[in-house]
Amino acid sequence: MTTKGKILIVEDEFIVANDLQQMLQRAGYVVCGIASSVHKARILLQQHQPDWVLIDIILKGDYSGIDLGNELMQQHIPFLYISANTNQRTLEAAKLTRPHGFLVKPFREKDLFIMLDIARYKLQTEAGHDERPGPAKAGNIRLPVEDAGSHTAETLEKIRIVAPADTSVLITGESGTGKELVARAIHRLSRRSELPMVVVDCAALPVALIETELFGHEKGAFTGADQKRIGKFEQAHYGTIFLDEVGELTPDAQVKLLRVLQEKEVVRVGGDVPVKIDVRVIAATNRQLEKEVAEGRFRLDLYYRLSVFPIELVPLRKRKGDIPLLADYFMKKYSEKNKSGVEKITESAMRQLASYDWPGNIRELEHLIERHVLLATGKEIAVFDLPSAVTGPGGEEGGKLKTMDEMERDHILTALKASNGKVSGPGGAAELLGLPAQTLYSKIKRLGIKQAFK
Ligand SMILES: Nc1ncnc2c1ncn2[C@@H]1O[C@H](COP(=O)(O)OP(=O)(O)OP(=O)(O)O)[C@@H](O)[C@H]1O
Repeated sequence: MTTKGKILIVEDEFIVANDLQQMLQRAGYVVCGIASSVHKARILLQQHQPDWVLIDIILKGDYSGIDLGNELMQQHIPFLYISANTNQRTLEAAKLTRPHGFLVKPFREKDLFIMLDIARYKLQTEAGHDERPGPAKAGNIRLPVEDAGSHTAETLEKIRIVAPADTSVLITGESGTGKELVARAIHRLSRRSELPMVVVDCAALPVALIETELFGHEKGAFTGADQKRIGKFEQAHYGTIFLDEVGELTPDAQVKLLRVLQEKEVVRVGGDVPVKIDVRVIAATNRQLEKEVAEGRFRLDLYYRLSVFPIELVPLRKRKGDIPLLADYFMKKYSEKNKSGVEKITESAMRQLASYDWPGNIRELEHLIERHVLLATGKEIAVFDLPSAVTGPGGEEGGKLKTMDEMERDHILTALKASNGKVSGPGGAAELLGLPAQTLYSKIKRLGIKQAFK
């Protein structure tokens, strides 16, 4: 077996440290020492110069694992934390030391190696030791922008790294930033691509149905359960499950999900026999999960399980450099599809796109371009019909500033116009604006738009 690197273990529980040592040695790592305190770790670091340090956060003595993490960060020595459930303050402090990974106890041998593999990949790419030539290309993924340095290129790179690793991925980003698209790309490039990716929209499930939907139920489990039902996890066996809007799960469902991830088995509602499953989990959310954790709505241990490899998708307004390429891609796509003969977006129309804020992100851009390709009479799109209130500086009209309510009202009306009055569902105004339909309905009511629009 080839040597993968020298590792120093910092762990004060002898049995845990010993287990770790054996696991690592079996996988071809050299364990150059076990330190039971930060003080001992410092000595062993001097003596052995390890490639990696695995640190338990809670250690006996004056210094914690995070203190050591701080020192290692300054010395540019890569390290990973291993810890049991910790509180939010510790998590925040740990994050500031920029670890290359974080593993929650108890974990499986496999989780440890996946995390180390990913950490090695990350280190290589950070150091620019990546051997592949040219811009990022991720198999046959249809993401249009592949310019080195663009946000999309970085995302493709992450997809390429994580796809074969079989590890959990957490994709975060506002609505319409492409989370599902990224999940599909990961699945397609993984060894599970022959099997389906089962999609669960956690936000769309009524609370009462979440558990049966995810884990299934036995016949007679509750009134009305006259058939056995196979849950989404079982359906995804050997494939991938995509948990969209995972931040919406109830505390009960979170506990059960955590159990599934730890034990790799599900128990159907009303049943007592666990069913083994082999599923890769990709989760997505447009909430800030760390904030949800801090405020007690999302379990920290589940957060760590899910976010072994996080992919953050930046809102379009913060990466305007990607707009021309995306716009061009959508223009060509819809022009070909509709045989409309549109070949170009003029420079001034592009400038218009760049000055807009894109609350609905890429989805909104895609819909806008599709609409204009259909409406175009010539070979060019020369002007875009964008919500005017937000394109001008502060929505000024005839020297008088509009109130926020007026701007919001205009913006919603433009979206309703674009969606032909449809509020919810695919292509609806809520989707265009990147808002939950319920929120939009209440805004419409509050701003008295309904009558005006009808
Ligand atoms: N890089 C990209 N290239 C081409 N199309 C993209 C890209 N990113 C997103 N899209 C398109 O934008 C639309 C929205 O993407 P997607 O549904 O993946 O977003 P999402 O973040 O999952 O949204 P939500 O949170 O509302 O579910 C889709 O039609 C998708 O094909």
